[in-house]
Amino acid sequence: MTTLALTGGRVLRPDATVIRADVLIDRDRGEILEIGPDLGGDAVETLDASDSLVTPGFVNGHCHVAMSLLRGYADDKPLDAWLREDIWPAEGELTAEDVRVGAELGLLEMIKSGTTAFADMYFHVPEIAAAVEEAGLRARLGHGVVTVAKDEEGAHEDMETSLEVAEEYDGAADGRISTAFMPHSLTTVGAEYLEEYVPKARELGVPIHYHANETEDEVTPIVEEEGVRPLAYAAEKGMLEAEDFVAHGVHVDESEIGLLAEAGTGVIHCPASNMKLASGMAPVQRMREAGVTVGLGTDGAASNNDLSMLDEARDAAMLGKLAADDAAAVPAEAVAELLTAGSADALGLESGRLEEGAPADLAVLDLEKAHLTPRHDLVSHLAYAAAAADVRHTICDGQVLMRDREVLTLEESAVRERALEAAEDLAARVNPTE
Ligand SMILES: CSC[C@H]1O[C@@H](n2cnc3c(O)ncnc32)[C@H](O)[C@@H]1O
Ligand SMILES: [Zn+2]
Repeated sequence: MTTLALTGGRVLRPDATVIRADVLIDRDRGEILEIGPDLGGDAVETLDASDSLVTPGFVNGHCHVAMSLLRGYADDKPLDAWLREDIWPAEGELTAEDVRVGAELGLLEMIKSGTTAFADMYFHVPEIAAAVEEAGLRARLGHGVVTVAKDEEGAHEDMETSLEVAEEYDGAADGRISTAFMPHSLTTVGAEYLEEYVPKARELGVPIHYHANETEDEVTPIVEEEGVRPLAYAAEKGMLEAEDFVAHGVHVDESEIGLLAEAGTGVIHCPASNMKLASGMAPVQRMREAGVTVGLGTDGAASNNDLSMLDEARDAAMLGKLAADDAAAVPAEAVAELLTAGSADALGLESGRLEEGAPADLAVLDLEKAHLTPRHDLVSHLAYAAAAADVRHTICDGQVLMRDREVLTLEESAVRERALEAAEDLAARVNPTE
């Protein structure tokens, strides 16, 4: 057995307490062996965690990682106009190679900001899976389907692709990749397609992930045409099961919160994207009080505009208080959970907790910073003060992905250069005269 020890750190436990301890990892099995004093002695490899906080690696519960290539491409519009006028035309020009390059850029940013697992909805999934395999993260991947504005044949093809991808890539990258069936949303996929393909996804045994109740514009047509709220409609279509998880859940009423809690369906809160697109404020405190599993996600870098889960954590705390009109809402301990175990549970991953036998997915944050001084409460720092650049080491599945801010699995400058070039070419293809 080859072991890795993180020594001298302060370790965030699942009950939101912090203890001084070492962490011993079985690199071959990718598991935490032990958490306790003086475990560094016989380890094959050691990582210094002194003056550092050792936390579970952050779990980004909803992303479109390749959209990193579209960061700053179109800002300051609401969701519908942003997608239709800017994003979808640009995505129409994206090649498989662009998606690979954009995914590598996003994965680089994730590693540098302590994220070890994420859920992703996009197209050209084989390229994203290859990038994940290379970068060393854990991911639940899926092909996003939109049927509106497609003819019947095109819509069926897209649905079939989502099923095929879910089947083919489940368990890839030595089990680090799992999959889901991913209809884009309840308004962009026709009812007849959901009725035909949701049962097929169930047969495959993969979860279903989709955008839900992100804006009022997504709620009204369903209420008008179907006579029920969107999540009741989703339940009718068989898309509200314990293994499923939805992104956003901004405009949910009490009946829908009840449905989510009863079904065990997870909600991934994306506060930065919701604020930037002015979509609204998700009732995170109310959902948590009702027993809904809530996680945290960045959404894509084009609506965020970064992939830092620590930024997202602070946004969730701040927006949660504003939404509830209560400074006690979404406190630091809740944010620590959203960032780690909350997202992991929603995605059906075992990670998100530092305990013996858990997957060895960790982030180590350097506390020797002015903005992290003094150290009254390290959970408070995690929620309110820490930033991506404080992440010192990132470990996933027992492998060191970043050591002392040097990313070991991707070549940072080459990834950035390829992304700069691909983004420039893309913009020239979309707007040839500019
Ligand atoms: C069909 S693949 C996924 C699809 O989703 C688009 N997208 C990115 N951000 C959002 C968002 O906040 N709400 C809805 N859809 C979003 C992305 O551009 C892809 O086209
Ligand atoms: Zn999204």
